[in-house]
Amino acid sequence: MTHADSLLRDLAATPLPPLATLFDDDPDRLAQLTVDALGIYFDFSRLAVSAEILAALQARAAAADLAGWRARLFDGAVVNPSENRAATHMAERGAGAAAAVAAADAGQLAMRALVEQVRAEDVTDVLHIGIGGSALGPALLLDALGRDGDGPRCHIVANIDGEALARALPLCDPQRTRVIIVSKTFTTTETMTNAATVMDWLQRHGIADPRARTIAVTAAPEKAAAWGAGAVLPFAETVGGRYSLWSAVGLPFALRCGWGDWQALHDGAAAMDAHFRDTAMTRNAPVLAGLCDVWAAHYQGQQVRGVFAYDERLRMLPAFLQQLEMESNGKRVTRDGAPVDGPTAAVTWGGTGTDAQHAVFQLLHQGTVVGPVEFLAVAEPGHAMPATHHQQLLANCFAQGAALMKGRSPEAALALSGGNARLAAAKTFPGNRPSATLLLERLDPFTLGALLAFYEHRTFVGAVLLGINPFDQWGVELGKEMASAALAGGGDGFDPSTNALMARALE
Ligand SMILES: O=P(O)(O)OC[C@H]1O[C@H](O)[C@H](O)[C@@H](O)[C@@H]1O
Repeated sequence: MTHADSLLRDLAATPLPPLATLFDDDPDRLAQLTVDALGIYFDFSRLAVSAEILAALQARAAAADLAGWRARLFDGAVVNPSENRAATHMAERGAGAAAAVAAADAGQLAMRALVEQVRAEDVTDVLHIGIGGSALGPALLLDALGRDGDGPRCHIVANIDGEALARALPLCDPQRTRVIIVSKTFTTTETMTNAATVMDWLQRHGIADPRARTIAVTAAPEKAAAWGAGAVLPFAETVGGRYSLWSAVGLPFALRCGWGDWQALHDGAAAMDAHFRDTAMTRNAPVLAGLCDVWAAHYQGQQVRGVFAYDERLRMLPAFLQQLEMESNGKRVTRDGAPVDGPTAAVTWGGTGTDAQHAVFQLLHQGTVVGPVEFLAVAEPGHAMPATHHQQLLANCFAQGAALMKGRSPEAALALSGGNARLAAAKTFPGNRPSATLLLERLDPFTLGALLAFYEHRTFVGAVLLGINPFDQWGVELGKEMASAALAGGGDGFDPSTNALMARALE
């Protein structure tokens, strides 16, 4: 245990003054805990950290060699030891070792040619078949910025549940639909099964060689070629699925919105890469956010982190971040194989404001589960509806963070309750509940790129402090193996509960 680690444990065992007191006692607090960069105002000042805690977290980061690990990430050194790999997603936006950047550039060039070709063809719909990291990023991009795109409509099909295809296929004209099959491994059963079903559908509609009309996006191009894909856009094995939207995995967004928007998305991410690499640790948005994440989850034992986007365009962000944060940092051993010495990633959950206020915020304000809440808002509306919509939206967003912090004292509640103590108890808010707010000037491709790269780096910072590997995901494998065994008839490898379920409903 390092000195910084034991100091942080001591600090976590000591009650922190209320947030309001922290603001009163430190006139610099707002300036220290806010960062204005790349069109995003990051406000971490209502998180439950003091200047002393922050300094100890910075010392903890230094002891964990954050600067060294960051350099290793940028240099293309092995940062994923269990797979003996680098993590080169940043090469897709121009940062990293020369060989990785050159390979990514070649991939982008091939993608651009295909984008321009398909956008010039009479294609009305694109079916994007992929799951997990091969679906969530592109789905978020399309949902956020695709409404006004001038390219084909794009439909993302992920689930093996036939319902997903049953909904998507009727929306597509088989003669004028392009199919993209996205799978890093090109073996994922959901994706391969959905692809096969779509090939049958095309054939039934008179397309003689449907596979020749597909575009495969994969890190296993030889498998895609053997399968018979018409075109193959490869990306590097060192690009993890949940970090892959910058590669040709993001193809449907480029098809829908065009190469200019695709480039701007990358420019925003590249600008955030530079911010993460070059800005002092104390003014560095992903570093500050990652330190506060570790403080809450690891030291304070807060095992949930809520993300609420006060913008319909970002409604898919919680789902995207669930994979990014939980698949990256939901680990129980360090990169050296030792058990972790405390909690790692919190459970990421969330929703959209203001909807969520009317559904789950009761628990945030008065429930017994406490964890940091992150609000996102965009200053400029993305629509031309009457201005009152956006004003109300933003006012609600800012007020929720204020209310979480302020609360309502028992005395104030009693005054509101006509002296009825039982009612006053129900109307009391403990307050002092932590939140962060990210305020975007506008939601354009550049800012979205910067935002998503911010979350990637923040996740990396947390992993470095905890000593875990954020780039592998062995925890998803056992369930896949057992699903195959269940499909093959089970044998005697299952427990009585599973055997009974299979006997009831699995032929
Ligand atoms: O892109 P694929 O190889 O088809 O993998 C799709 C997804 O499935 C896996 O099970 C992993 O948990 C994800 O990280 C991955 O993104």
